[in-house]
Amino acid sequence: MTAATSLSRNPRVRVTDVELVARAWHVLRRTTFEYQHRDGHWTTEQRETYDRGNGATVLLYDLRGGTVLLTRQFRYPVYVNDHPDGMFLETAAGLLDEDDAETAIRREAQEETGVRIGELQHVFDVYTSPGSVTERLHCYAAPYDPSARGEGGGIAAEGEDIEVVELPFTEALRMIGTGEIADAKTIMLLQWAALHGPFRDAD
Ligand SMILES: Nc1nc2c(ncn2[C@@H]2O[C@H](COP(=O)(O)OP(=O)(O)O[C@H]3O[C@H](CO)[C@@H](O)[C@H](O)[C@@H]3O)[C@@H](O)[C@H]2O)c(=O)[nH]1
Ligand SMILES: [Mg+2]
Repeated sequence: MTAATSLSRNPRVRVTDVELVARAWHVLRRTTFEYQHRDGHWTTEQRETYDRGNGATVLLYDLRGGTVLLTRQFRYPVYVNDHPDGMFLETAAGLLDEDDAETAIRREAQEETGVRIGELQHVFDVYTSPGSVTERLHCYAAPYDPSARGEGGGIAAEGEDIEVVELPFTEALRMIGTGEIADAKTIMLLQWAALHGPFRDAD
């Protein structure tokens, strides 16, 4: 279960049943709850939630070179939903597993991009798909040194095959407009970097 807090903290919500629908790679539950509408009347609702735990992601940037370091890998869920080839460009990311978010993102950045993160800035936490997926994604930014980067590539034994892609920051922003970058967390972090983050003063 993802929840770390009690489900009775909102007096307008009374959970009456939680049914396990499927426990496979991730967990699908169907929850029945009574919900009090704004006008005061109560109805009974059911919602399915897809629980795959929480995740963390990091925007790796090099201000001197004006670049960001992204990953490209095949993502079947986007391929099956009309992405041209499923080869998806994203900030390094991963599930927390048993770790706290900071530990997890340091581990994932190293595995996926070969970058050993030093200074790490927490940017925001977001719910990625609030109508159906429980995941809360912890978003970070960190500088990287292009000359001190290991190999990355992900864990082959887990079926990962991750290409590390270094892009000029301006090019990455342009690729949001063309649809070449279409991943929500990546778009949010790139736009944050332009508005409030490390590239806010760049031309
Ligand atoms: N066998 C099997 N492997 C799976 C399945 N689903 C995922 N995997 C594997 O599980 C591993 C998960 O790798 P992580 O790096 O921990 O996670 P991620 O897939 O990069 O990212 C997840 O977290 C991100 C941040 O929260 C999310 O953005 C992303 O959608 C995903 O949930 C990958 O090797 C992936 O191929 C599955 O159904 N079956
Ligand atoms: Mg990953």
